[in-house]
Amino acid sequence: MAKQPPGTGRGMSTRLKTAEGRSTASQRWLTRQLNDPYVKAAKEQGFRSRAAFKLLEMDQKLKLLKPGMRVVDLGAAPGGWTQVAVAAVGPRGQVVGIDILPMDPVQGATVLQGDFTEQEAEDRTLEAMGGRVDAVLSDMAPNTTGHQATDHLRIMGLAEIALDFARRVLAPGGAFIAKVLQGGTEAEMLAALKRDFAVVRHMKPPASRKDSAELYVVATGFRG
Ligand SMILES: C[S@@+](CC[C@H](N)C(=O)[O-])C[C@H]1O[C@@H](n2cnc3c(N)ncnc32)[C@H](O)[C@@H]1O
Repeated sequence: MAKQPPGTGRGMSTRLKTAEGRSTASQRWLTRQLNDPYVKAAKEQGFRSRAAFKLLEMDQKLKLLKPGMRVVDLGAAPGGWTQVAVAAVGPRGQVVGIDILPMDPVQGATVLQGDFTEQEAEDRTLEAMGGRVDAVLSDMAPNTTGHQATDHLRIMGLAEIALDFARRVLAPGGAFIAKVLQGGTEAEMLAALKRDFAVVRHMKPPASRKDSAELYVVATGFRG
């Protein structure tokens, strides 16, 4: 079983600076990577991304993924969530991951490349699944523009597309997890979720950076 990385804030930390003592954006990024226990743990445990721990932590808390389940992973690259899903559903289960970016194969999963805002990508995902699914996961996030309102709209747009898809393909009792932004889910989306699912929660797993506005909506018990 995957191990949780130890807490932050202990031990030695590295800080990269220019000769003048300031740090550039890329140095700050690299500093954060070097000091991030989740980056280290992902490398040690063979996960392709630190993001894998976000799904692991949510799943450990809610026990969402079970052996034999059929799972779709939207915005799957580089593949951390796909790896976690494959391990959880086991050989009797099925996992299809799709991303707009190319992604290396993950053993035990079907990996597709496509823009999920386009119907064709959705059709190919459905074809690969071959029927109804038990969980739709979406960690989709567009490249940030730096303009807060635009970024908010774009990420929520992807979450809505994921929810539309989930409502069409989930089997009764199915689960939906999607990345949203703090401030929670828009009223209209929340109303749709509450109508179609027995339980709707928001979660900020410990692996999600505190300074990020990212949050996950977790809806279970699809009414079908
Ligand atoms: C935070 S990353 C996902 C990380 C992944 N869950 C993991 O564990 O490795 C977000 C992903 O969403 C993908 N994405 C963004 N827009 C998309 C779209 N329209 N269709 C498919 N994937 C998209 C990005 O290419 C990116 O790989």
